[in-house]
Order: sequence, then structure tokens, then C-alpha cells
Amino acid sequence: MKILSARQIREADAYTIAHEPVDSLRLMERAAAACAQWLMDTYRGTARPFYIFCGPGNNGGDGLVIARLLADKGFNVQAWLVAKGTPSPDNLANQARVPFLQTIHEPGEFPPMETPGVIVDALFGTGLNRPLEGWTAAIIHQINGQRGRHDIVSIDMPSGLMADKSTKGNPCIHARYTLTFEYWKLALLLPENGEFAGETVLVPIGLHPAYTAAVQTEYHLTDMEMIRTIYRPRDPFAHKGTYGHALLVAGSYGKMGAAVLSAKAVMRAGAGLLTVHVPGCGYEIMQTAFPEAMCETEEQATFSAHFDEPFRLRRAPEYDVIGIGPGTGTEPATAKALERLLGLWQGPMVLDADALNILSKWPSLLQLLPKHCILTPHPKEFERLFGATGNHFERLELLRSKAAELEQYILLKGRFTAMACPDGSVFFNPTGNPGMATAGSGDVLTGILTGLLAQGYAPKAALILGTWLHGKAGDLAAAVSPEAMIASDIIGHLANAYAEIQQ
Ligand SMILES: NC(=O)C1=CN([C@@H]2O[C@H](COP(=O)(O)OP(=O)(O)OC[C@H]3O[C@@H](n4cnc5c(N)ncnc54)[C@H](O)[C@@H]3O)[C@@H](O)[C@H]2O)[C@@H](O)CC1
Ligand SMILES: [K+]
Repeated sequence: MKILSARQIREADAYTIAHEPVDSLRLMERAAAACAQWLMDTYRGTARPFYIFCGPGNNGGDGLVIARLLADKGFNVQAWLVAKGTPSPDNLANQARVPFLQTIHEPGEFPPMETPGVIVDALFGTGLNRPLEGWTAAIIHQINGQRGRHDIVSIDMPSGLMADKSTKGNPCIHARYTLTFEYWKLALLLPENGEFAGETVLVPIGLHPAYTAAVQTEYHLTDMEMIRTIYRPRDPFAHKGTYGHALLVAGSYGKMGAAVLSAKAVMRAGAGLLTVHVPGCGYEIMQTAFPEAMCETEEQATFSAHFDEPFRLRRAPEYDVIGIGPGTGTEPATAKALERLLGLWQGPMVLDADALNILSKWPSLLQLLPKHCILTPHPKEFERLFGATGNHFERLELLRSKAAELEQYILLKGRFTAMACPDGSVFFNPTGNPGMATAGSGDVLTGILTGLLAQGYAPKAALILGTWLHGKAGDLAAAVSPEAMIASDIIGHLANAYAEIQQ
């Protein structure tokens, strides 16, 4: 699914009006009717009144239509026009159709709203072009002050948030739900705005599909259609060699769990063969915990500078992919080993955890990476690798520019994990939940990505599919209890995540 900028959303709106028998007033009616329906379905039977705050533009126009539609259905509705500036023509036309509309001219006129109800925030949407200040900011603070007593539902955007620019630190509605029209907006996907949007619900309003099909965007949200296009069913004539031989370099004294979790995920993702390279202290652990993997070792608790000797990496062509990093530690000897490895290997590769920490400590190693590896930092690892930024839009831009400059795929973990490709595109992943913020979850992702690359998926396909599978398996695991789930449960649900694609 493409993520459009505020300008492109306006164009999609105009294109629909030009190419369909619908004028702007009808389109507003359609969008507002979809919201009114959601509000009725969600709050029917609760006897909660609706308190609707309408701004001067078309977002306010949506609020006016919602007020009328809910009142027509017999709901208890109060609506206020927060009057500042000239109203848009469609807003004005709808004001006349809400006889019970009141006006707030200054913050002192903020209504009491005694009965617990639902505040509908239709003050500003994608038309916001600068931070809110003065008395509009004061109204936002007053609405936020009501959060304990009322549910707040924002229409299209939480008022105060700009669709594709940072509004960090500026006044903004804290919604429980955001009913956003037709497309995800970039701002709704970035963690710094999570507290404002609450739960985002996508509301289709029937914009013309031809515009979306043709428009060029850098940002995308992974959806099932994309996943089904990427996924390749197994060949009935397959043997284990068909699905590749992965090498996983992982573990150290006290951190063999990371290696075991990663190894299991490689195989559960579908790799044909796996060799795990661990320090000597981990040999028995690995062979016992996961007999499906072959295991080779070194004497030391960490990896030696002579990595390639017992390791016989000169036989590298027998591997299809190398995954490296979970639990390896960042000893100088291990860093040397990674350097040697990079001198010998130019194939597909996944670098995670301590492999990334080594790259941060010795940044010159970044230049030795084969092109089109997958790097999977969490925000702290990303900051150590590439530096701090002032807000999450800047961080996204840094992610994009580093992926292009280094010609690597870089995955930045988060609620909507952002995956930047060397061609400048960024894919956001929708699956996953807070239950996955648990030790070992990242090691499982490394394993899944390594397992997909082993099977011959191209890096971009492996990245999008693997991250989706990881989140979906996590969602299935969290369905029982997000608190009680552990990383092994994600592996345990990978089969069910695959099954969802095949349905
Ligand atoms: N995209 C679409 O296809 C559709 C959009 N609709 C609605 O239209 C909205 C966009 O409408 P508009 O473009 O009229 O914009 P908005 O209603 O979001 O806001 C524009 C108004 O706010 C004022 N404004 C902007 N920044 C301000 C600031 N910092 N302080 C005070 N005032 C400020 C402008 O002067 C203007 O009056 C969407 O969010 C959505 O709710 C729907 O009505 C129907 C279909
Ligand atoms: K709004």
C-alpha cells in the first residue's frame, strides 16, 4: 500500500472529483458517513453523548456532517465551531445544515461536557500547514485535559499533527482512536507520534484507484497483497538442497540462548540446511538444544582472529547466506574475525546485534560489507551506527540516505519497523505488538531473514516477507497473553503465520 504525502492526498481527492460523478460536498458526505458508521458501531448502546469540535476547513466540514448524521439517527450530539479564519466553502455549506451548532470564539467559552462521552476531534486534518499556537493551541490543551472522562476520536489526523513533517513538541490532540481516510499518513507510522494517534483505523472513502496506481511514492506499508506476491510455495520435487544452506555465526559464553533462538528460526523459516558456528563452550548446548542444525566450533569463548582456519570459510561457496551477530559479543578478536569474514565472503548476509555493535566501534568495516546485506538495528544500535537526530522524520531521512549511500538494506525496528532499500524506497511493516519487546525477539528475526535468504529470496523480498512473518507470528503468540509471551513463542507460531498467507 502506498503512503501518500499531504499534497498527493489533495491530488487524489481532486482526481476523484474530476473522474467520478461525485463533487467535493458528496465526497465529504461519503467520508463523514463512514466515520459516523464507525462511531455508531463502536459506541451504540453506551448512551454516551457525542461532543464534536469542528475547525474551519474541510476536516471541520467532516465533523459537521458527522454531527448531522449522528443526530439524524437519534444520538445525543453537541457540536461547536471553533471559529477562527474563513471557513472553506464545503464547511460553510454544512454549517447551515446543523441547526444545533454553537460557536466557540475564545478558550473561555470551552463547554463543560459533564456526562462522560465521546469527543470527536474534527479541528484540523491534512491541511494543517504550521504548528498550532495561540488560542487554537489552548483549545487543544483543554480537549486533552478531558481525556480521563471522555474517549477522544480524531478524524483523519489528530489535530496538530502534520501528515508528512515533524511536529515534535507542538500542541496536538491525544486521541484514543484516529479514523484516517483511505491511506496511512507517514506521521501516523512514526513512534514519536504514537501517543497522539492512539489506535489508527483506516476508513475507506472510495478515492479513485487510478490515481493511487499511477502515483510515485517512496513510502509503502506492507499489506497481504504484497506478501502473497512475494511468497513462493514449495516445489513438490524439492529436496533439502533446494532450500539452501545457511551459516549462522552466533553465541558466546553466557549468550548461547541467542544462538539457539536464531538457529531455530532459520530452520522454521524454511532453510534446507543450517550450520551454526559457535565458540567451543556452546557446542553441546547447540547440539542438544537443536539437533536439526549442524554445528562447528572454535576453542575460545569468543571468536578468534583466525576465524577462517577451523571455520574453513574458503569453502564459503557451499553456503548460500551468512547470518552473524546474535550473542557474539564485541571483543576485539571477534571484530577481527568479522573483518576476515568480510574479506572472504561477498554473498547474501544478515548482520544484527553484536555484529552491528562491532560496526559502530570500527566503522571502517562498513565499507567492507558486500553490497545488499540486511542490517537490522534497533533504535539505539541505529544511533550508535549512524548518529543521533532531532526527530523521527530526520531519523527516517538518515535511514533512507544511509541505505542508498552504503547500498545496503537497513531495517530500523519499531512498532512499524521501517525497511529502507538502496533504491530509496522505504517499507513499513504493520504486524507485531508490544509483547514482542522481549529478550531474543531480535535473534528470531535474524534467523527468519537468514532462512529466507537461504531459500533464494532476494534481499528486498526476504526483508519484507521476513519482517511481516516475524510480526504476524508475534501477534498470534500475543493473542493468548502479550505479557507472558517469550521469543520461543514467536518461533512456535511461525507455521501459523505462513498458514495465514496460504489461506
Ligand atoms: N482527502 C480527501 O480526499 C478528503 C478530505 N477530507 C477532509 O479534508 C481535510 C483537509 O481539509 P483542508 O485542506 O480544508 O484542511 P484542514 O481542514 O485540515 O485545515 C485547513 C484549515 O485550517 C487552517 N489552518 C492550517 N494550519 C493552521 C494553523 N497552524 N493554525 C490555525 N489554522 C490553521 C487553514 O487556514 C484552513 O482554514 C482532510 O483532513 C479530511 O478531513 C474529506 O472532507 C473528504 C475527502
Ligand atoms: K482532526
